[in-house]
Amino acid sequence: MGDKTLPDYESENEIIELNRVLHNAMSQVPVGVVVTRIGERRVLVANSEFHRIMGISGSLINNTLKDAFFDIGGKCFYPDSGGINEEQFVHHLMSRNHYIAREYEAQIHQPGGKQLNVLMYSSPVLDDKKEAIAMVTIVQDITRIKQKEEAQLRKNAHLEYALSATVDGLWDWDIPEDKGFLSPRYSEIYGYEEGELPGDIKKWAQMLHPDDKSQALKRLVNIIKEKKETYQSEYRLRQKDGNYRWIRSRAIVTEKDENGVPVKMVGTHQDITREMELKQAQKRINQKLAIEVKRQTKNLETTNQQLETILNESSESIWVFDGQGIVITLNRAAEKSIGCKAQEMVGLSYQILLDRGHINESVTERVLKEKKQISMMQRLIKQHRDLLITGTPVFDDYGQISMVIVNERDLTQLNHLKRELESQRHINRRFQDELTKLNMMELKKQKIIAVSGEMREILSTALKLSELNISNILILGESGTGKGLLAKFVHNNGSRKQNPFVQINCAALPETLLEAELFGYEKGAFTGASEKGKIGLFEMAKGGTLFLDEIGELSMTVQAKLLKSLEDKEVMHLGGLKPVKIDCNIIAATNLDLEKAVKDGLFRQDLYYRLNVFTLKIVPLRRRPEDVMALSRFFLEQYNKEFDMACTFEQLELDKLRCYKFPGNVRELQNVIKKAVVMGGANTINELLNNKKLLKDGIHSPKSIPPSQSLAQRVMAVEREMLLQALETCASTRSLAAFLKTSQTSVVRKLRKHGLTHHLNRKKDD
Ligand SMILES: Nc1ncnc2c1ncn2[C@@H]1O[C@H](COP(=O)(O)OP(=O)(O)OP(=O)(O)O)[C@@H](O)[C@H]1O
Repeated sequence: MGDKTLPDYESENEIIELNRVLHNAMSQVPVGVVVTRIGERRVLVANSEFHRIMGISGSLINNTLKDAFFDIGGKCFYPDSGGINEEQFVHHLMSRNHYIAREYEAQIHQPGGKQLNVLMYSSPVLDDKKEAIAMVTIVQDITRIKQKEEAQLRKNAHLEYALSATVDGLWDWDIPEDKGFLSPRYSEIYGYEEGELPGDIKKWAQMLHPDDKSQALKRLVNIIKEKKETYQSEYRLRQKDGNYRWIRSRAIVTEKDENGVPVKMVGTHQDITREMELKQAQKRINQKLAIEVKRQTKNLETTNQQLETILNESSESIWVFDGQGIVITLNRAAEKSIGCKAQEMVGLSYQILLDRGHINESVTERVLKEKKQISMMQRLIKQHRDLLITGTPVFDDYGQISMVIVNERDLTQLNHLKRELESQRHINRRFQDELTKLNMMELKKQKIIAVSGEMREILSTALKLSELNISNILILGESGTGKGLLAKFVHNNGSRKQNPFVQINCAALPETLLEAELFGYEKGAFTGASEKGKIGLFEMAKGGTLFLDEIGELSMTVQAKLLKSLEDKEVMHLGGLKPVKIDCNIIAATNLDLEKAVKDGLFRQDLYYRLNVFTLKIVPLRRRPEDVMALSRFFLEQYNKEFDMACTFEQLELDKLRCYKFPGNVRELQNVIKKAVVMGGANTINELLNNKKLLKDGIHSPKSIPPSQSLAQRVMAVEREMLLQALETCASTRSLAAFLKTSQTSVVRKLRKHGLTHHLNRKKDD
């Protein structure tokens, strides 16, 4: 302040007036004003705002500055000049030499406890000599401004915190300047340090995936061109390590220029890589699913077509109803049967079929009511046809009927089929008869003569047993009736005919030898046994038939062993330890009355029962005279051929033969014919039949023996001749013994001595 600011006022009144004006002026300014005298440091003047700021109601006039500021005005006063204390401050401020104007920010702690922020401006008042005589201090209450500033700071701090906490990257962009702010999270998404990424559009464009670039740039340009408010796009941005991340970028325009062109934008980058990966995986799954669905649909279509074809090609009428009895479909046969097209029927209820008089009773109705399959007769009224009709319910997962399938069989057709079947059966019977005839013809080929009913029946039974592959058969019959022949016949007509037929005459061998033959033996099993051992006949007959002739002659020991073998289906070699499995059918034969033999204790009952399950009993020739003529012709032909002869029967002889009850057995008849043929046909059969002597002579007359031989040789020759002659009529050692009036043991011994044992077996083969 200089001269101009303090004019000279002459009168006291003027000074008073001036003082009042100054006071008024000071009281009206919106800042606190205080003037203090330098030196005494007393307050000269302070306006009301200063009082308000300081929180003082009484007058401050004549108080010292110290009082005013520190004792009266507040307890603490800290100038922002850097921590000087109150004494230093006052000294600093009030020193006469110190008259530089200064500005401070400070805090006022009012006596009531209220706290204010103030901006203080202190300036010295200089006298004419430029010495400071007073100090003017202007104090402005800036508490509210300060509060606002602090609030803004806090807000900024929150924003910063929010920015760092959000998972999305934030950006703002000054479009004309091409400058952007990128949040730390933004940089982090792409693997950059905070501040490492520049916020310009060029860098962003460089980071765009080549496939997404044109699209993303186009959208951004459109915002500006089309003056849009918002923006959203999805694209890939390259990370620092070269990998790409999928981003969903959203932005809003925050500022536009006077032409409405966007100049500022803020937005977010949301990392949607995981979401996109899931989306793509989902897409792949969906694509696969779509392919699978397409395939299944195609399959279903094919299946449907197939089902439709099956349905339509079926000769039976088929109807399908739903759970309410409404027609879903029907096949062609059903269309034909009812005389209506499927499209006329589909959607109709069974009730309408009844009402329209197509049918007299509905199986569907009954199936829906009774919930089970039902078959019944139904009359097609209009067609006058009777049908056998079956309704079948189809249940869903809840046990409710979802469909009823009805199929109809036209009984007219069934009857037709029945008739056809009948005629087919008739044809079959004829074929069977033909077959039997053929079989009989086959029998003839096998040289079994069977003209009599008895013999034919036996053969027929034998044939059945062969076909059934019965494993045990017993053949009974007198000696020479054809038991051996029948056994072969059974074998040759069975499934085992390709396999061996092994036979043994049980009467021809002594017990031990028979055992060895039947069951086989191990080496050294007994004296005279073969070095290597031998397999038994049971094993030799593997897969075929073992014929045990003269079974009634078996000793009790062998019977027991035989029974065990039959039951266990295995044999034990003599001297052996391990049983051997057997697989052959057994045919046993005897001319003995086995039942009597059982009673007499000569034959085991259990073996008898075992053998007697299937029995063929051959009737003696004398009880079937019809066969005599046929057999005679058969043998005549056979021996004519064998001896190159041409013997014939005369008609008279044939008549005789037809009813001739030949007293002997077949073998004897065979021998008679043989002798007649051998004798050159000089005698007719008639003579033979009447001349028993020939028969006897034929058998008994020994051939002439040369007289040069010794007695022993001649005895041997006679013995051999007699055995040979006896062998022609006898097939067992027992019958030989009876014929030659000697013991059975002697016969066996003599047959062996002359090497004729095999004759017994050979006779079987004749
Ligand atoms: N029906 C027949 N047709 C043709 N030949 C037969 C007939 N019956 C028996 N023969 C013949 O009679 C002979 C005796 O038959 P076979 O040896 O089979 O009788 P067998 O009952 O076993 O006698 P044996 O009880 O003495 O052992 C054989 O040459 C056989 O060919």
